[in-house]
Amino acid sequence: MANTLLTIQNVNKYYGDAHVLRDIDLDIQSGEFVALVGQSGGGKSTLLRLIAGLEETSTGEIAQDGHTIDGLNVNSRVMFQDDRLLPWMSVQDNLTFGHTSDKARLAEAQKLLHEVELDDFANAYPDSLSGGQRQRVALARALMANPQLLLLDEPLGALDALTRRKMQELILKLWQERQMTTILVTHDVNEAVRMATKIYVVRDHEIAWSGTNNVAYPRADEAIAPMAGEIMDVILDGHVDQ
Ligand SMILES: Nc1ncnc2c1ncn2[C@@H]1O[C@H](COP(=O)(O)OP(=O)(O)OP(=O)(O)O)[C@@H](O)[C@H]1O
Repeated sequence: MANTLLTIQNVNKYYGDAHVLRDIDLDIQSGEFVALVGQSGGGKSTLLRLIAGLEETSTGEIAQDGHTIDGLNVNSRVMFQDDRLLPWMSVQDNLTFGHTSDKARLAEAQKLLHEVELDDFANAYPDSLSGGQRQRVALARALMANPQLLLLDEPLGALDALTRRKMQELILKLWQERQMTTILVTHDVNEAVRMATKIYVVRDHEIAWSGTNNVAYPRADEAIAPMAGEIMDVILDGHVDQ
């Protein structure tokens, strides 16, 4: 039976007078692949930042594995749209943070670079890589130390369509192999339905809809179309057309 990893209870977030998250209540199970979708400004990234402990809730509580998140959530890693690689460090050093004499860390970095198909780029510098390669390095870096929770904040938004599809497949492969709980924020409804086992629509600062997707991977376009259509109705109209 699945265990609950993350409990989000009655969470509200204000920026001044702006109420950007209202009474969010949700449980995320261990090993789930969750997608948060919805119109821009709805509060998806804010929710992700609260889970990462990069910001504090105004009211309510978020707990991971029974522990309230208070300060940086050290059992999670975040990957953003911009890769945030350190330009003065090689790819390998970006993963090990320069601790190349730490044999275990170096071995983990090399293993991850192999998994993201960048074995030959360990000594390259970020500026010499393509956008897709840089995001693969960022993904490998996020997986160093095997985080319990992987938080993806629109990480594929700046990639071309083909590279984006390949990255989706790579993330799914690593998620399946490592069984890490993953939360993806995305504008792309098809991406959400293609990848996630559980999808939440954030609309007007609330959870407006949730659905479970148990279709086997890889998911063909025809297999994702019905749920994607339903979600688009919720995002645009706030209700499902009958
Ligand atoms: N640090 C901040 N200070 C003030 N307002 C903020 C701050 N961060 C976010 N907001 C506001 O909170 C609201 C929610 O923003 P958030 O980035 O969470 O939305 P989102 O659904 O992720 O949007 P997008 O898909 O465009 O990233 C927006 O109105 C935004 O302007």
